Amino acid sequence: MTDTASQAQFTAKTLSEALPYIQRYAGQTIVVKYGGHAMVDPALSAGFARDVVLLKALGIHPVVVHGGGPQIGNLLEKLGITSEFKGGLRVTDEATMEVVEMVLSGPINKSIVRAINQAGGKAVGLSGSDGNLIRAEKATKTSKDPDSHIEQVLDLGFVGEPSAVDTTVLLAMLRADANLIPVVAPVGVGADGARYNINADTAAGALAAALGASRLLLLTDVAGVLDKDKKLMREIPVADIPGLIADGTAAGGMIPKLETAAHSVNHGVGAAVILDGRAPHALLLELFTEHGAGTLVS
Ligand SMILES: Nc1ncnc2c1ncn2[C@@H]1O[C@H](COP(=O)(O)OP(=O)(O)O)[C@@H](O)[C@H]1O
Ligand SMILES: CC(=O)N[C@@H](CCC(=O)OP(=O)(O)O)C(=O)O
Repeated sequence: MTDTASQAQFTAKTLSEALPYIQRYAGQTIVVKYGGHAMVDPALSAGFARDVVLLKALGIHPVVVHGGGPQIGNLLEKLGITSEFKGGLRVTDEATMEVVEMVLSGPINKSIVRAINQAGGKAVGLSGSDGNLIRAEKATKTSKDPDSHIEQVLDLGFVGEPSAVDTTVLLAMLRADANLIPVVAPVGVGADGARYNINADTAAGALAAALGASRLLLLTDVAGVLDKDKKLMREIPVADIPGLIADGTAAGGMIPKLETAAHSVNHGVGAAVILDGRAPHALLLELFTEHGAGTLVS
């Protein structure tokens, strides 16, 4: 066989092997969180957009929720606004909130929408404020003082936690006759109309639970959750998550990922996976092959 013929044979075999997975997910909703770190390489971003369009073409309903933490950080720095994180969440005052909404609902959201449309899909960008998609309330987080071990309440400003999700707008977009791909920026709206900065993983988990998604895929810039010896943890039972956070195995940005994975699985999502968005076609590998990459939370 020539190289070309064997390559074609391999492609056909791969497609054929994907059939049971395609059948399993057809008609299901998959929420994909696209992290700010995972979107820095233009070739990877184009590949991601193509993969999302492929899912849609196979009769699966992808809903993209994006982050943009590094991009928000860059603009804040240019503007001379200092920013700090507590427990993986950005402390958000009014000036920071202005930049967060500008970056997330502006260039980031639109560049993902354009990339998906460029790949032949029909993406529509919206934020958690549109159609009251994500109602939020001020986040109430606590942390333990490392010296005194006393639990302290953190004031994170306009950081929000989802309090209710109204899926009307998403369900309208996912109807077969609309065939749209929603791309959601994680800015929620409070009961008083105030806007809230929601961690994108948390927003994705809330949408996955409200939509009864079969998978929540969190694409990030590490292979998955690493243990104390920096080895990839292939599977984590939900019950182990509080311990991993408490003993410091999971820190920073990994905390909201694991918390949202636990929340979504406890609220009916089939499984959550934290996986490496830097790997080409991470989505396809996870969904359509036996060798799911990353860390499975179930
Ligand atoms: N146990 C862990 N395993 C893997 N990454 C971890 C762990 N604990 C903390 N992290 C950090 O979490 C980061 C991923 O979160 P984050 O920076 O918020 O990514 P994203 O922008 O994709 O949401 C990793 O790059 C790593 O620095
Ligand atoms: C409250 C909070 O921390 N909000 C995040 C929202 C963006 C985000 O989550 O982006 P990544 O997924 O790329 O980290 C922030 O301000 O950075």
